[in-house]
Amino acid sequence: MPPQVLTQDQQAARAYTQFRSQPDDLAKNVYLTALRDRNEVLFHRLLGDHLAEMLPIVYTPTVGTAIERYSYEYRRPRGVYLSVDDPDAIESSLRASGLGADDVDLIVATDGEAILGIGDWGVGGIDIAVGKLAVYTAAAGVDPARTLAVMLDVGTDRQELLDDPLYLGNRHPRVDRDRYDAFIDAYVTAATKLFPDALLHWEDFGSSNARRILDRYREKTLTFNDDIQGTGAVNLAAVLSGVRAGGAALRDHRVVLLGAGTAGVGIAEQLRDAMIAEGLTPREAAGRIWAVDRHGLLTDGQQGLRDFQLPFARPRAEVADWRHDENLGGVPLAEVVDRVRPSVLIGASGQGGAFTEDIVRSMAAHTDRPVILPLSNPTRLAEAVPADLLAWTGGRALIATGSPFAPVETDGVTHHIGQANNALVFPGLGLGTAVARAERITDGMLVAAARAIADQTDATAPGAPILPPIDRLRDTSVAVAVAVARAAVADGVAREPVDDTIEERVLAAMWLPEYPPIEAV
Ligand SMILES: NC(=O)c1ccc[n+]([C@@H]2O[C@H](COP(=O)([O-])OP(=O)(O)OC[C@H]3O[C@@H](n4cnc5c(N)ncnc54)[C@H](O)[C@@H]3O)[C@@H](O)[C@H]2O)c1
Ligand SMILES: O=C(O)C[C@H](O)C(=O)O
Ligand SMILES: [Mg+2]
Repeated sequence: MPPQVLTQDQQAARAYTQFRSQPDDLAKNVYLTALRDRNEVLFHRLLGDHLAEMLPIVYTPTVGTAIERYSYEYRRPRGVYLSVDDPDAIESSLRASGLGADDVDLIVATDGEAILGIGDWGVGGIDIAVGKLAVYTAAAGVDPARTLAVMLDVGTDRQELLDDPLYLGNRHPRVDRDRYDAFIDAYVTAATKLFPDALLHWEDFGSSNARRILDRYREKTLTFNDDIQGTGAVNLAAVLSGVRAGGAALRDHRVVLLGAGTAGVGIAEQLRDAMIAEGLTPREAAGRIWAVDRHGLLTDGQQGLRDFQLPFARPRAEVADWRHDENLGGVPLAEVVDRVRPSVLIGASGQGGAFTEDIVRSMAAHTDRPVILPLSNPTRLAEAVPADLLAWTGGRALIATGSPFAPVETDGVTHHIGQANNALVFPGLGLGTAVARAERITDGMLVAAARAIADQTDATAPGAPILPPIDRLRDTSVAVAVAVARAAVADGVAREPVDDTIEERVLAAMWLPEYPPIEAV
């Protein structure tokens, strides 16, 4: 070893310079990954100090590129790789982490089928689990030593990966449903047996699997689907904050949603439930939401509707004289917007540019402060970019996006763009759940998270974002954790009492990136 010992401050300054000297975002991601492998404390110190700059590197959008390049940029594994071809090894692989029953608070698992909006990337999907864990720690101080990333490798349907000699995952197509379900069940059984207090977080599963898994386990285990529930909650927060700035109650809004998949229907459900809480009947509340998918507006009797979409299918009679597009097989988004005159427009379709100028201008002609949320990730898949939305609406749009966007200047006002990313939800949700030792994640906990986030902003000032900024992510996560812990008690799922000291307890539970004292022996 060289003789000088530097302080953590000095090490962080050096690492930051090295980070800045990397030629592009992927190289920065590779640099930070290597730093994390070498010195996890320093990695988190750096990430915490430069959150707004580095989150887009370790997380969305660059994590998408890292996943696509996984088998090329691979240096060493991180996480636990479970194979559908070797289910007997599930338990021993989880045990190989060296962690005992009381040592794990959180496991983030993916099967890599629906990564962000970029689809099936097989084993490379592990990087989204690893990225989410970085956010849990950076945002909410979840102790990284008490977490696991898990890759559930069930094969891939991406031929390019199957043909690639460097591909590191199972080299066969995704397995059929029976084998898949048995494998998932074996994972849940082993994980809950070995780590009974861990929250099982599911990330980026294909839409039908995401739903089935959540429905199967949510009443039995401590479990959470980020794309359905986390996304639903952050969008509820964005809509609550946006409609508050616009002045009308949520129940009086009309919502059009493009992309009725995992995220889209998760959002629709939470908006519907929030409208019910404001006094609408379930039917009235669902009646305020128009969901458009790849074959146009969801309508009764449409071919190929998926179970979870059914509650949002519109009556056929309503659209009898609306323009149908034969090629599409239904009523297109533009027609829906013209007819419905929505005040809220949400995109979770993975279709970059789908909110065209005509569509946005049509919406903006009928509403004072249109709330527009192009949520799709990564950046190139956003349904519209903030600069265009502000130009097309004369600066009136209240916007939040899934990927980060720089502020936009229009007519002398600087518009800060909130990031409607579930990163505002899951870290605080995980922390609050651990502090309250909640046995389940309830709908009440998700609504509490959404309200806590909405309360962190005041979007009435010109140019103010409708969601709290990323550089305040830690404060936001504390507020979410406190609200979630209280809701866990209210819903009867907390095993720890929660009283006035809850905020102190949440703060005290947060891990900090400090070197432990080392004594010579
Ligand atoms: N901001 C966030 O926090 C957040 C969270 C989750 C997902 N997302 C993003 O949302 C997008 C969708 O993710 P998902 O997990 O719901 O995927 P998904 O595959 O479950 O859903 C996408 C849906 O869009 C539909 N679709 C495809 N082409 C379409 C078209 N041309 N017009 C209308 N609908 C179309 C599909 O049929 C599907 O139902 C992704 O880009 C993802 O990154 C963002
Ligand atoms: O990962 C993200 O950035 C958000 C979300 O979970 C997604 O799948 O896009
Ligand atoms: Mg996701």
